[in-house]
Amino acid sequence: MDVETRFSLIKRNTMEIVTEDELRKALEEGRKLRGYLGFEPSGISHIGWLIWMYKFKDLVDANVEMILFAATWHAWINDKLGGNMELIRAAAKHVARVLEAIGVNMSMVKVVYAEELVERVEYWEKVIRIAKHASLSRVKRALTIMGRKASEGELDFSKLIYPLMQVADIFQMDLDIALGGMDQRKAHMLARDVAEKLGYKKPIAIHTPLLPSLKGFTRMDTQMDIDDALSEVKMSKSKPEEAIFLIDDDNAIVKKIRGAYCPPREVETNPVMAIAKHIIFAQGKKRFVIERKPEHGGDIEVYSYDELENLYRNGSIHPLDLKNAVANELIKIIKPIRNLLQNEKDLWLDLEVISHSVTR
Ligand SMILES: Nc1ncnc2c1ncn2[C@@H]1O[C@H](COP(=O)(O)OP(=O)(O)OP(=O)(O)O)[C@@H](O)[C@H]1O
Ligand SMILES: N[C@@H](Cc1ccc(O)cc1)C(=O)O
Repeated sequence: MDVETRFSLIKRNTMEIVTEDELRKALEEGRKLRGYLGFEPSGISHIGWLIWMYKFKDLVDANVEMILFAATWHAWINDKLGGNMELIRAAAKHVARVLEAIGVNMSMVKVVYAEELVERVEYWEKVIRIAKHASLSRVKRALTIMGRKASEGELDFSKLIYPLMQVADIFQMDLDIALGGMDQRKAHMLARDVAEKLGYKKPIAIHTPLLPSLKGFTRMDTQMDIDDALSEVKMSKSKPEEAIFLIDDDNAIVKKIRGAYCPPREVETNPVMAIAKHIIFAQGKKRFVIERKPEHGGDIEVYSYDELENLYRNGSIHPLDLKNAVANELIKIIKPIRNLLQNEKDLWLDLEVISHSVTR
């Protein structure tokens, strides 16, 4: 694969790359690049996570050495799964299996648990060094990376150590690329700012879009601080009725999509259109059929998200027909993932316990 092909594969369906020039240069140098995605093992994966998972796959396919980082200590600090470390560790296991199910070549991926990092003294040295270069107000503002507001930093002091740890993770693993949803931006920017001062590699940050919850959002919400607004409206496992999980059965998927916010002709605030854009068409063009009775105009076939968006905006597609088509496609995507997880008895039992133990 030449540099341009690798670059466009990495770039597709991202919100931003900080910076594109740095990425292109790094690819041109021809050395092996190492990237990572960190997640809190704190519940069952939902379809919002598919967005970074597809990007993870693109990076592996573009020959980047990817690490899947299970941020167990971070989830514990963030009060996930009632602070039960055993459950947190168990919740990490299924994520690698989901990546496998969507076609990631896992023999090329390294899975690292936070335990491996925190047992080393140099890790804590990095945390302190980073703290020396970050003001308290900047660390507080960065709490959105853990789905909290700046004011929640007072809950207990460990919460303020979390952003410093996330930056230390990047340096400790000597990464060239940090991947995450847009809500992870503040950690990556802090890492970039302190890297030079501390003599570490300045990571290239790749940010993917955030999928809104099925409830959608009104334009009013966007009056808030942008990072607070994003974390408020994003699909989240702590709001199970507004999320679709990768273990949901076909009926649950149809029921949830049927109940989703889906204003006619409106695209920006519409979670059903967001699913079409960021999940169904994430990997490029494909055949997408909107089935309709002949008396309603008959079936419509589109091959790209842009075609779908044009038709929806001009009122050619009714919200219910869109919902049915999106539900059908989601079922096709989720079924093989669910089957793979269900076939592993112990894993499936753990997932059932975990889904009842989500605390936030
Ligand atoms: N709704 C979403 N859409 C797209 N990406 C998401 C969404 N929610 C989380 N992510 C991304 O998933 C990765 C792992 O996030 P994390 O482990 O913190 O999940 P989370 O933010 O706690 O999710 P949740 O809100 O579901 O508990 C991050 O890079 C984050 O940006
Ligand atoms: N802050 C991330 C999880 C994470 C933790 C540590 C990391 O190094 C990376 C990512 C999230 O909530 O989504």
